[in-house]
Amino acid sequence: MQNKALDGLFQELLATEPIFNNKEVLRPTYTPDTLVHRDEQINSLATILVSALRGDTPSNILIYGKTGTGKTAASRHVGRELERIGEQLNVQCSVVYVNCEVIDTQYRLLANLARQFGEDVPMTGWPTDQVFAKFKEVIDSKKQVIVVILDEIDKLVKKGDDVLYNLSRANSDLKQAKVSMIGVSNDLKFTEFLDPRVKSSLGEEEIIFPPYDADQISDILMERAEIAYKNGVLEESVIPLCAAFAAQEHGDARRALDLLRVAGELAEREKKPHVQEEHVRRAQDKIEVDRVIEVVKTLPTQSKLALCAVINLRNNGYKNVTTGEVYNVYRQLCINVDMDILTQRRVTDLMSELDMLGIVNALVVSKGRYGRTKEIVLSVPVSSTQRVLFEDYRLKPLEDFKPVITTQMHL
Ligand SMILES: Nc1ncnc2c1ncn2[C@@H]1O[C@H](COP(=O)(O)OP(=O)(O)OP(=O)(O)O)[C@@H](O)[C@H]1O
Repeated sequence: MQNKALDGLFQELLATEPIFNNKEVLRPTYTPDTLVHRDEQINSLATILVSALRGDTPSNILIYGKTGTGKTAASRHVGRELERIGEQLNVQCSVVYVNCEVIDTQYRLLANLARQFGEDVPMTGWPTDQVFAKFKEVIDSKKQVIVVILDEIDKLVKKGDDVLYNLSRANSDLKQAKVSMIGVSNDLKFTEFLDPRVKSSLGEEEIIFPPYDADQISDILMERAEIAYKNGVLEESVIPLCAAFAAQEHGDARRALDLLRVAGELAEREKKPHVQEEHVRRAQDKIEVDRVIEVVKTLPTQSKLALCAVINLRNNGYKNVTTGEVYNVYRQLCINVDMDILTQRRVTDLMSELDMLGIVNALVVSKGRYGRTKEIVLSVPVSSTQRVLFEDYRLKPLEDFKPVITTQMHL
C-alpha cells in the first residue's frame, strides 16, 4: 500500500513542470567560466603568475577579502588558465589547490601535496621530516613551477607557522622545480601572529577583494540565473531582492546565490510556476534559521546553558536583560541539570562569544550611579533555537523548568 502511494507521489512530482534547468550552477562547488567585476584582481593575479610561464618562480601572494567576495573562484580560475596556457606553450607548470580548513596541519598538507603529485604518502604515521623530504623529492622530479593555493590559510597557521616557514624555504633545496604560494584568507589580522620572516615572504604581493555592492551582485546572479532557471520563471523583483539582502550582509555573493537557489526550491516545492519576491523573503529566513541551528548545535554545554537562560527570560517577557539577570537564571538551570556553575565573569565572557556569533546582541549601557552593565537581547528566532537546545540530552530536563526570576539589578 505504502509503495503504491509513494509510486503515485513520485509520478505526480515528476509530472510537474520543473523550474530549474540546472540547479547545480547555483551551488558553491560550481566555478563559473567568467567572473564579472573582478577584472582588476584577476589582472593582478595574472601579472604576478605570468613568471611561471617563463619558468621563473612567481612571488608569493596573499589574497584578502570578506567571505563570498570571489577569492577562491578567482584564484582557481586564474590557476586553471595558467595551466591551460602553459600546455599551449609547452611550459610545465601546475597549480594545486588545498583547503586548509580540512587539511590543517603541516603533516597533512605535505602528505596531501605529495599525493596530488602521485606519491602514496600515508596521511599519518611518518616523521614530519620524512614527509617533507618526500614532498621535495616528488616535486623536484616534476621539474616544473608549482603554484600552491592555500585556501583559508589562517586555519593552517592556528597550530603554528612552521609549515609556511618550511614551504617558503623549500626553493633553496629544490634543484629542478620551483614552488610559490597563494594564501587566501578572510581574516585580515592573521599575519600579525606570524614569524616576521614568514610574514614578509608570504606577503610579497597582496591583493584585496572588496565586497560587492548590490548592482554587482545582481550582475553575478543574472549570469547564473540564465543557466540555472528556465526562461521567464523568475519574477522581475527576485534578483534585485536577493542582491539587496546579500549586499546588506557585507556583499557576499555566496549568500546571494544561496538565496536564489533556496527561493527556487521553495517555489518548486509548492509547485508554483514562478519564483516570487515572497519566496526570497522566506528563503532569507530559512537560511538564517539553518545557520543558527548549525551554530547552536555545536556550542559547548555551558554556552548552551547561558543561551537557555536568555531564552527563558525572553519567554517570560524580558526582552532586554542584564548579565546579572542572565546569571541568576543560568545558576538555577545549572543546579537543575546538575552542571558546574561558572563564575559570573565567565558567563559574561560566554555572552560576548554568543554576541560574536550573532546569536545575541550585547550592548554596554550606563545605569547612572550603578555604573555600567551589559544588556543582552536575543537576535535569533526563539522557537527553532529552543528546539535545537533541547535536542541536547543534558538540557532536555530544562524544557519544563520554571526558574524564579528576580529583576533587581545585578552589576
Ligand atoms: N565575480 C563573480 N562572478 C561570478 N560568480 C562569483 C563571483 N564572485 C563570487 N562568485 C561566486 O560566489 C560564490 C562564493 O565565491 P568564493 O568561494 O570565491 O568566495 P570567497 O571569497 O572565496 O569566500 P570564502 O572566504 O568564504 O571562502 C561562488 O559560488 C562563486 O562562484
